[in-house]
Amino acid sequence: MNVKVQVNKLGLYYGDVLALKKISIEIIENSVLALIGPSGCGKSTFLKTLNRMNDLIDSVKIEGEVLLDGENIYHPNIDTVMLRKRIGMVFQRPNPFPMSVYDNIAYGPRIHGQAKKAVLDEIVEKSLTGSALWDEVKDRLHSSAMGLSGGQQQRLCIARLLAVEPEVLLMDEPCSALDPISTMKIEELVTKLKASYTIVMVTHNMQQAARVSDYTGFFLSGDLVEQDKTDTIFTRPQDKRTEDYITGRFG
Ligand SMILES: Nc1ncnc2c1ncn2[C@@H]1O[C@H](COP(=O)(O)OP(=O)(O)OP(=O)(O)O)[C@@H](O)[C@H]1O
Repeated sequence: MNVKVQVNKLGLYYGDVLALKKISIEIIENSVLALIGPSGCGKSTFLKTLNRMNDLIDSVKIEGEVLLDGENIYHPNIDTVMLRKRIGMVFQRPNPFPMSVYDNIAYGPRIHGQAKKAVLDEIVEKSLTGSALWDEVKDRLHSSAMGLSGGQQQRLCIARLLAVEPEVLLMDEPCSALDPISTMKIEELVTKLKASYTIVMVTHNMQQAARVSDYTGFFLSGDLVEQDKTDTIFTRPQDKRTEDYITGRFG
């Protein structure tokens, strides 16, 4: 088991407010880590620290380190554009660009300098196949992505990430805006993708965490209270607060 991302005593302030308290966790390569916890406990904030999305907020101050393959992503020499290519993110609501399916996928490779049509064609097909969307859109590649269903749009957003060959996928409640069938497709996809990628997923859905993840971390008020194999968290949690939360007695 290889550690892909190692987080050491990561603290984050929004202004004077401490939102993450010395979080330490190892994220194992080719696994799915689910992050659970009540609203406002810091899950999304933590997820965004993994590819420095919080840097975009002025008031944010970060302490500690995040090592990607042993290298601190907060080192001043790190190129954040390259970092976000290696660690991509999918959001709660699918956010396709208002352009064709094809151009959505080709966008990232073009930005990174790929201009050859034959290569882009190949990337588009491979990425859409990888996100289990190819069969549904192969005849409408040049139609607007805005015409796809919500579930298809979310898989398009995943394909858009795959097109730039990331290593880690961050997913912030990727199914929260989707119906049960689209949710099932995304869950199947996540299970398939972990063979090639390392995945960190925030979810409010306990069953989803139990179904798709290998490891689970429970957050509460900016603390990572407990982290372990998902089976262990759901059957033998060590901390009473974790048990209360997963059994619905929280609060
Ligand atoms: N840009 C921001 N500026 C100031 N405070 C923020 C900002 N973003 C989040 N916070 C605060 O940080 C804390 C953690 O928020 P965060 O969104 O990470 O929680 P969460 O666990 O992902 O919640 P949810 O499950 O509701 O999405 C909250 O108290 C929130 O109000």
